Amino acid sequence: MACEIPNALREILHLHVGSAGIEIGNQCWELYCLEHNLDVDGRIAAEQSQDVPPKCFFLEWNADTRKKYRPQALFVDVDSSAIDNVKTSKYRNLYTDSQFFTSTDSCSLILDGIRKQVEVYDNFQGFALFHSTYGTCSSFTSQLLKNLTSEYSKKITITNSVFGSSVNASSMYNLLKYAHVVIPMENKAIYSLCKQRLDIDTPTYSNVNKLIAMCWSNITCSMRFDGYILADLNEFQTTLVPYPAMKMLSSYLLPLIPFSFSTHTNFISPSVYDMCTPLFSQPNTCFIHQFTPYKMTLAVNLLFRGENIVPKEVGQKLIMDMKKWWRFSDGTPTGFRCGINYQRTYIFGDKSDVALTDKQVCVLANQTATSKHLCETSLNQCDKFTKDEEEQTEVIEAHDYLQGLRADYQQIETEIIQDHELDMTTSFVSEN
Ligand SMILES: Nc1nc2c(ncn2[C@@H]2O[C@H](COP(=O)(O)OP(=O)(O)OP(=O)(O)O)[C@@H](O)[C@H]2O)c(=O)[nH]1
Repeated sequence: MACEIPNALREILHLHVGSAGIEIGNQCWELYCLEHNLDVDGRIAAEQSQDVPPKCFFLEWNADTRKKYRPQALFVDVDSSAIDNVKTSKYRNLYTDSQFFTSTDSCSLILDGIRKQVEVYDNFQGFALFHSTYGTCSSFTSQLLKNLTSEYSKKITITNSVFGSSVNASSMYNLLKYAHVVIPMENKAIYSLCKQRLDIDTPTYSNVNKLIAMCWSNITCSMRFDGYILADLNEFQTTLVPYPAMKMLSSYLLPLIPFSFSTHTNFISPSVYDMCTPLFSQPNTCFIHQFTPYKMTLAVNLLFRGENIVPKEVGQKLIMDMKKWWRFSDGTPTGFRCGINYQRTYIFGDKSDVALTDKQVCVLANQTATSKHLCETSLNQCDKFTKDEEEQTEVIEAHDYLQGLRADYQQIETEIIQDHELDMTTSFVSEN
């Protein structure tokens, strides 16, 4: 059933913190502008009627005689280099100066900025926080999350959390404590995906950030355009997070066809089944490292997008084959959902690493193995021997929490393996 709140009224404030959060944010807004037919300065690019005015992520305002749309976003960093990149980018006129903050000394300045944004909203749903789990801004991000939870206790916070070479265990702990839904993006896994699927020998942050933006564009597609599943921020929590502590969602995006395969006259049109096959038969489809062919799962949403998707193609055979590899815990009520959004797909024009296809599938899955892996990565970096007593107490708390969470995931995983009598030594195989 379609969401009852009109698309135009669902406001979500994006907070882009630290270099990773800002650079990824800049890519996301560029893609959103392309998708909503907006020019680099936020004006409607061509005079054509739009089915859905870009209001849910953009704020409408009048400049001269033509309407302009401004991203509902704030950018925060300790230094100005990433912010300067946005301010000198092609899309610099999309924003105003009041959207940028170059100090993280105190949260009060940014909280004031947030209040000013939120007070004009009609149906404010919550926050999308883009950040990294490491770096100078990570303790500021923890503070910010804590403040958002106390001041906006009824609103949802969903995060796009970059896992780079290191993880700060305390910031991971605070992230899991205060955010409602966490979508981790692991740089190492996305590098493999770039190398193995897109023929990029030495991927850079730019390649990674564009892929994350494409994934996020699919995740938010039904919020921005009329869609049937995940059209509302609350739905992420109600359908994908069966237990409040188990809030990490792995993301997948397909098809990933190198840009060099593009045809100049048309888009590539794989069948729905061919597009989805790598999800269950091949590695390097996920934005987090995958270690097992079987995916022990608490909940999955398959988000199909594109103009040429025939519902019956998303049918019995595909679902049956997927369910051989995606195994569910008997105790979770949410399970498996599919939705089609008929909004066309977009790429970053000539600078895209990915060829244009007429359809895409993005998967959000609450999986035990990947969440356990992230707990372990953070636990490995728990340094309990800091001198500062307050810091030490928090690290010990973080350590205990992450250890408990890892054990909970392990227990669910063991139950699924036993209930389904799975042979975990099986390698990836294509099923006919
Ligand atoms: N995907 C991605 N990761 C990034 C990017 N920039 C930095 N990172 C990763 O993010 C982590 C550091 O976080 P940043 O967001 O740079 O942190 P910061 O608070 O701005 O502070 P610095 O420590 O000064 O960089 C490192 O693990 C990097 O690998 C980026 O543009 N894209």
